[in-house]
Amino acid sequence: MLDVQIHKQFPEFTLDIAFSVKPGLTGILGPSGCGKSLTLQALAGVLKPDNGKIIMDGETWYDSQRKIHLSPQQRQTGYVFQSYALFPHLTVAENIAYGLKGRPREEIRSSVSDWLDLIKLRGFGQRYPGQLSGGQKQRVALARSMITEPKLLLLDEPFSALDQHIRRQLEEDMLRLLGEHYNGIALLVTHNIEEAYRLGENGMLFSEGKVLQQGDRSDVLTRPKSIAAAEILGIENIFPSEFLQVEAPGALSIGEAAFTSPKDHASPQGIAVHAHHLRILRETETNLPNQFTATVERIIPGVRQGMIHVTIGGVSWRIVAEDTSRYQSGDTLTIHIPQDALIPLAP
Ligand SMILES: Nc1ncnc2c1ncn2[C@@H]1O[C@H](COP(=O)(O)OP(=O)(O)OP(=O)(O)O)[C@@H](O)[C@H]1O
Repeated sequence: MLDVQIHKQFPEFTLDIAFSVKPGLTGILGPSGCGKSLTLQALAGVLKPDNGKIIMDGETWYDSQRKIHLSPQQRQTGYVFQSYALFPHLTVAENIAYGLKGRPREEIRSSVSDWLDLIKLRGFGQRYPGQLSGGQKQRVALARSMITEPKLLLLDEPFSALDQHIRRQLEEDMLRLLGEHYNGIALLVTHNIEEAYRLGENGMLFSEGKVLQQGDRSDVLTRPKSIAAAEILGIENIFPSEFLQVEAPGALSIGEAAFTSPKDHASPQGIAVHAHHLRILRETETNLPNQFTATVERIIPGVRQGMIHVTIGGVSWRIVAEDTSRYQSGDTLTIHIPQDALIPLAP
């Protein structure tokens, strides 16, 4: 278990972070400049907070009151960055072995050989980082950080410099390596919600130096609790309070469209609805609750799926559609919005 509560004041930014995470991988999402990298730096011990605590498995890494601040070497975290922070003048094998200094020679040789196999780079041990592709460099960086069996693995956008195909491959390799060879806590900073979902059992949302929401990935990454969280997740339909009229428990209007909503919604300050939860009905399907007439405003085609902008009850909505070529602006559609798709938000 990692318990973090840290505060650091910069001239123009306040970092005020508190969270607890369990072993396994937690994906951290948040807009640019919200304090994700600073948080990882504080955990690694390269940035000293002004006050707070960092407790890893009962061991105090930082405690401002007790004046404890373990050095990066004492914490022995693994750290993988977006840019390949390998030592260019060391071979791949020497890079991987870096954290094992002082161990018996034979143990180092055999451990490095195992890791070269695990990252599918057998035969590459004597090459230099400059002779590797981006994906290969990141696999070496991962091996270098995991070989010491750190309690905490910090992954700061490790895929972002890679193209789509290599990125998916490296993600799969990382899932396999973490699943089979790692029992500690891993924190993965990413801008990609799908990546956070695929890789992490848990999720955390950061905004303006604070943790907005944390917990199980399907709650955090699909059921935001606030408007700010819904925006970070890129939920396509977000309606703040000025669009809403809550008539009674289980009945609310968005614009002029009257919805049946879950009865336990305690007067929401906003509503979010994923665009893929709206369904375009065929003519034969009728009389469902929360069924509305919509007018198509705009069509944005896509490779796998496109987006249709429609007006429902005087308000603009977005709908995911597999085949946008079937629609054109001005069309009238019948749309079903299941009541469970309405996510209540705090401000
Ligand atoms: N050493 C520093 N001194 C002062 N301000 C800093 C320092 N390092 C970062 N900041 C500021 O703190 C804020 C958070 O930075 P941080 O690098 O943690 O963002 P981030 O969430 O990792 O962003 P990105 O996703 O763009 O990498 C930014 O506004 C940044 O300009």
